[in-house]
Amino acid sequence: SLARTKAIHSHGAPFRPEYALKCGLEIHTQLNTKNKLFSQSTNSATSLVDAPNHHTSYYDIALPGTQPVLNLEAILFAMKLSLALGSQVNSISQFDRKHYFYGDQPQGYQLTQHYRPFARGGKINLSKELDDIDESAKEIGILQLQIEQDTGKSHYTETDKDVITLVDLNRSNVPLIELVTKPDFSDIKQVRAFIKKYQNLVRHLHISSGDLETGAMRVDVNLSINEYARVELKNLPNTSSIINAIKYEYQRQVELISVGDTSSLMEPETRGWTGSSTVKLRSKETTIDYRYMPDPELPYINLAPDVISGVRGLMPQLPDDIMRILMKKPYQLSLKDAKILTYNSNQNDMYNHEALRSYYLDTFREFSKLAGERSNAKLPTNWIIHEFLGDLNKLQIPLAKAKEILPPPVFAQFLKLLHEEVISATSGKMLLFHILENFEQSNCQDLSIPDFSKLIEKFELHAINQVDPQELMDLCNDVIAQHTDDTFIRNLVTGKKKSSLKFLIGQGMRRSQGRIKANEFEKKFKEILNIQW
Ligand SMILES: Nc1ncnc2c1ncn2[C@@H]1O[C@H](COP(=O)(O)OP(=O)(O)OP(=O)(O)O)[C@@H](O)[C@H]1O
Ligand SMILES: [Mg+2]
Ligand SMILES: [Mg+2]
Repeated sequence: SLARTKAIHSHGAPFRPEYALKCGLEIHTQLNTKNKLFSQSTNSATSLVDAPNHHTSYYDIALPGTQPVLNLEAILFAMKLSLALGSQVNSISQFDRKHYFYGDQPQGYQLTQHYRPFARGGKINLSKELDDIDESAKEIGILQLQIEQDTGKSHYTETDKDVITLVDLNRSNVPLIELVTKPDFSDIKQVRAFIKKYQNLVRHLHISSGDLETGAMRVDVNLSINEYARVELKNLPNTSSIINAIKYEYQRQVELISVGDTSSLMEPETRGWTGSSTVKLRSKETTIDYRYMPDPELPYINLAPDVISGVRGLMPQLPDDIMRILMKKPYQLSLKDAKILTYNSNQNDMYNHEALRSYYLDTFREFSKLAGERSNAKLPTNWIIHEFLGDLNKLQIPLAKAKEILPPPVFAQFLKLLHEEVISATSGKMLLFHILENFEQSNCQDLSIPDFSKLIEKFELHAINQVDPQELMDLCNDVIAQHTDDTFIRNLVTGKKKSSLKFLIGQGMRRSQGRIKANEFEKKFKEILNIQW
């Protein structure tokens, strides 16, 4: 088996059409509600560093006699997610007890929605255009969404004599949504794209951090090949584990099938991921009987129709729609740039995608007003998404702060200077960086809006449209003097090497710090060297 492990890794995992892969996902997502699902404790999902058992109430630690009280914010969050996925929200849903015994589960059961889930149906559409999958479009259906409680956490520490289990109940009773997809995935790219998209959706809706690393989002993979029984893969802490576990398990099953050793694939089993291989955790015979039963203490969730339509009215525009708008006229962003404005890398991102997008859109609008309808759409894109964002990153200035000295109308003024070639791009970069650096050095205290014309004057940044002929001549001669190498100049004069001319022009522009444009240098160099081509 060790030999086989090695073979799988050295060969990677080629997918073979005669072994059709079928995958379905179960995704648990912690909701970042203020309080826990059935108690008033603060929700530890929203704070990362905490003393153990700090966010706990009598209910969370399951003291006898305590009773659950449903947190309505969790219902609101679940409803937003259901609507965003196009799922049918059930007007009546109910909580059931799922019984099993474990130290981090002091109630002896978990409250979940087994018989009557919160919502059914819905889908996520993947496309080649937006999600980098192989097919032009792929629909992943959703079976259901259910609300449930998270469990506590067990920590195992080894001493000289024993292994000690410590129980932390901060996570106990944190609200979760379990999303169950149909087994619609037929390759890994689709799985990767779905997880990304779903993760971005929960962040977009502000209902979860969506982070895999902290366990705020946890993915179980169900996988089968050619109608053999499904294997469920658990303990997949991040995207690469998910992908590698699928590759490994696919390859393992393909090898069993290809040698006719399929007895182990007749019954479903659950396997864990060790980091390099999957190992059997339990088979169907040892499946836990959870003895599901409706919780007798909690009433049904009975939603009035106007509640659902009311929440529908609160829904924000969804990421795919935003992406499509950004990629069309007048913005015409590339997929990559549109994603920068639509996808959050995480919730505490200094450059939160939403804030950046509205900054971009506002600036774009202001700039169009200043520069007219035929203004260059590339300017706001390049200068905000690339230059400005790059500067903020370098200087570690949060967007919210930078916005105070460069509000959209002011940034639009700056773009207009570039558009009208009052300053060159090189000068623009210097100017922008200077403004932000000064602001950062004043500890983000200097909230005065920059006076561009003063700064342009001060740093002599005016693009020289009326080039001083003497200065140009001197610069060109200087550059040539540094490259008097015979062949270099001869090649130039005979027109053998056009790239040499480009090189000289580049040198000249550098010396003039971009104030004199390339075509001026080109003319002058040709004139001095008597080049005709
Ligand atoms: N033949 C199959 N191949 C791959 N995946 C499958 C197949 N049949 C079902 N699935 C997937 O298995 C998952 C079943 O999840 P579900 O939550 O309904 O049940 P479960 O895994 O038995 O329960 P639990 O929540 O206790 O893990 C779904 O994601 C579904 O798409
Ligand atoms: Mg499940
Ligand atoms: Mg499962």
